[in-house]
Amino acid sequence: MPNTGRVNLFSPTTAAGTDGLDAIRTDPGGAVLGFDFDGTLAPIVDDPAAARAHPRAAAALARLAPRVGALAIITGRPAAVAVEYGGLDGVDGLVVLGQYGLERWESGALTTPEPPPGVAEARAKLPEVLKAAGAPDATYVEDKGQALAVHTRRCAEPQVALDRLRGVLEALAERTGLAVEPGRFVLELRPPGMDKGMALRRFLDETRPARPGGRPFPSAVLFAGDDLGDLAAYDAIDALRAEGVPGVKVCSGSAEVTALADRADLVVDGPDGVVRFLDALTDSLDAR
Ligand SMILES: O=P(O)(O)OC[C@H]1O[C@H](O[C@H]2O[C@H](CO)[C@@H](O)[C@H](O)[C@H]2O)[C@H](O)[C@@H](O)[C@@H]1O
Repeated sequence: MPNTGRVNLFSPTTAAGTDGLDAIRTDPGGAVLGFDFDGTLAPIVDDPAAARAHPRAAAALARLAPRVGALAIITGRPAAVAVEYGGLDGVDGLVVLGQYGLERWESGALTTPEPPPGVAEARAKLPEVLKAAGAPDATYVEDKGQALAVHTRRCAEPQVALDRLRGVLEALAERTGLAVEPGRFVLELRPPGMDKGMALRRFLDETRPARPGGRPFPSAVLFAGDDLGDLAAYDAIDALRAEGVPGVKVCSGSAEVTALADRADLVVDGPDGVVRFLDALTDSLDAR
């Protein structure tokens, strides 16, 4: 059933979500929590380069981090950009998986693969493709090294502009061996073969803390997101649940995207709601 309206921070609308939150609070040391960046920790703004995390996000993450098994940001941004825009370098133990999981940042060290040749080819062809398609002047290309994001938010009619460009960008992606990732008034050309669900699963595999008394790991998994690229992480949570791992899907709600709210266990009110959720979760762990 679709989730509508606001819910209390600890009142998931699904039984599975209630079980997932209970499992986090019962055994937080085994819990793994993942958060998207734009739209979840950072309010959406017109200029992608002007995005910054909610003023209390880094502090809320820093409070929560030592109380749980592992904490990750899983974002379409380059990892170093999310760290900078989020002020995340002071969050001890935080891992940032950037470019949908292709990059990993941890304790100031960044691992990033060579971009596939298709990215350079797409970069060279994109200006003429956009011009031929009649892209409005306000169309903005964000070059992320591993990917190219074509934004229409600043166009007079962002959805009309996006719809106009979809076909030519799909054709360019096919010619260059890239995938099209749709998002909030953006279409990204990026390397295929990785998504936020795969990134989350790999992060779980790579994070195997020694646990006293053979306690299970992960004890529970939570992911919070706002956009279509986050649905792959929701899929991963659903699959983990089917394997017996409690999970929670949190949606940072907006009027712009409804697809996540329809599948979430808990919908909060944008990045402000996410930060309040983080604080409430930490408070509840301290109150145990
Ligand atoms: O995975 P995320 O952390 O959610 O990143 C997804 C994309 O987010 C950014 O674009 C979005 O946020 C911008 C700033 O608020 C906004 O102007 C734009 O309309 C949104 O689509 C970012 O620019 C992309 O590189 C990310 O992949």
